[in-house]
Amino acid sequence: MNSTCLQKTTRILNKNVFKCFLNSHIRNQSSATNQSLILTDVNDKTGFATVAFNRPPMSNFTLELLQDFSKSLDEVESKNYKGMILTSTSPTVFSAGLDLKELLNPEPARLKALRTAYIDCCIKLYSSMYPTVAAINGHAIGGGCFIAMACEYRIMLPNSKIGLNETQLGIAIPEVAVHATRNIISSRDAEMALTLGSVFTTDEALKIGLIDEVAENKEDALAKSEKFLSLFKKIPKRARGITKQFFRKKVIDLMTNNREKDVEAFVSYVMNPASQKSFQAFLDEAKNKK
Ligand SMILES: CC/C=C\CC/C=C/CC(=O)SCCNC(=O)CCNC(=O)[C@H](O)C(C)(C)COP(=O)(O)OP(=O)(O)OC[C@H]1O[C@@H](n2cnc3c(N)ncnc32)[C@H](O)[C@@H]1OP(=O)(O)O
Repeated sequence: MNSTCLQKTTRILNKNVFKCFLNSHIRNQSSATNQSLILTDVNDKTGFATVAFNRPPMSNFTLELLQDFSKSLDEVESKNYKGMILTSTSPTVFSAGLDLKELLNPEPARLKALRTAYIDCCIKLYSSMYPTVAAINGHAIGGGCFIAMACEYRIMLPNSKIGLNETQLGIAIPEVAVHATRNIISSRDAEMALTLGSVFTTDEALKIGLIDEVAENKEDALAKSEKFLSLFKKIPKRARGITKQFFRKKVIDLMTNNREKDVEAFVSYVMNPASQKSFQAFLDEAKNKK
C-alpha cells in the first residue's frame, strides 16, 4: 500500500472508530486503554473540528490526557479549522474534572506537571482565534466545568450536573476562575456558587446563564453546536479572534502571568491532609454507593 493510500485508509478507520465512540459504544475505561485519549474528527464540508475526551466512563483528566488535549488544540489552531466543538465519548459525562487518583498521595513533580498542563490547555482554549463551543453531553464537574467555561458557548443535555466544586474539596478557587465565572454569570451568582462549591442541574445552570442552551440528546447538541459555529462563517477570523481576546484579556493575562504561583498554591491545597481526606472520602463514598 502506498503512503497516500495508507493515510486515507487510516483516516477512514479513525473516522469509523470516532463515530463508534460518539455513539457511546464504549462503556468502560479498560476498553479504551489502547485508544487515543483525545479523538479529533474534522467535517470537510464545514471545516469544524469535533474534539472529544476519550476516557470513559468519567472523562476525568490525567496528565497524559491533558498533554494530548494540548496538542489537539495546537492542531486545530495550526490547521486553520473553522471552529471547534468540544465533547466527550462517555455516555453520561462530559468530564468529572481532574482525576482524583492523580490528586491522592501524589508525587509532587507529577502533580505540578498535571496542573501546568491543565492551565496550558485553559490558556489555549480561552484565547483561541477560532470559535469554540462545548457540547456538554453529561456531567461537567470541577476542571471539566472550567474547560466548558473556557469555550464561547455551552449546550448541555438534560438531567446532568455542572459546577466548580473545588471549595467542597478544600481547594480554593484561583482568582482567575472568579473572573472567568463573572464573565458568564452575574457577580452575585458567581460568589455564591464558588464559595459554596455549587453543582447545578441543567435547568438551574440555564436559569443563571452558566449554559446557553439545552439539547435533547447528543446528536441534537452537536447539531446545535454546528449552528452556533456557523454564525461566524462570514466574519473575518482575525478581526473576530482579536475582539474575543480583548473580552478575555484579564483572564488570559492572569492565567499566563500567575501560572507558577497558581501551581504552587494548587499543590499546597492538594497536599493538605484535609483535602487528601476529602478526595479519599469521595472515592470511598462512590464505591460504597454500589
Ligand atoms: C485555571 C484553573 C481554573 C479552575 C480550576 C479547575 C480545577 C479543577 C480541580 C478538579 O477538577 S478536582 C476534581 C473535581 N471532581 C470531583 O470532585 C468528582 C466529580 N464526580 C462527580 O461528581 C460524580 O462522579 C459525577 C457527577 C461525575 C458522576 O456521578 P455518578 O454517575 O453517580 O458516578 P459516581 O460518583 O458513582 O462515580 C463513578 C466512578 O467514577 C469515579 N470518579 C468520579 N469522578 C472521578 C474523578 N474526578 N476522579 C477519579 N474518579 C472519579 C468514582 O470514584 C466511581 O469509581 P468506582 O471505582 O467507585 O466505580
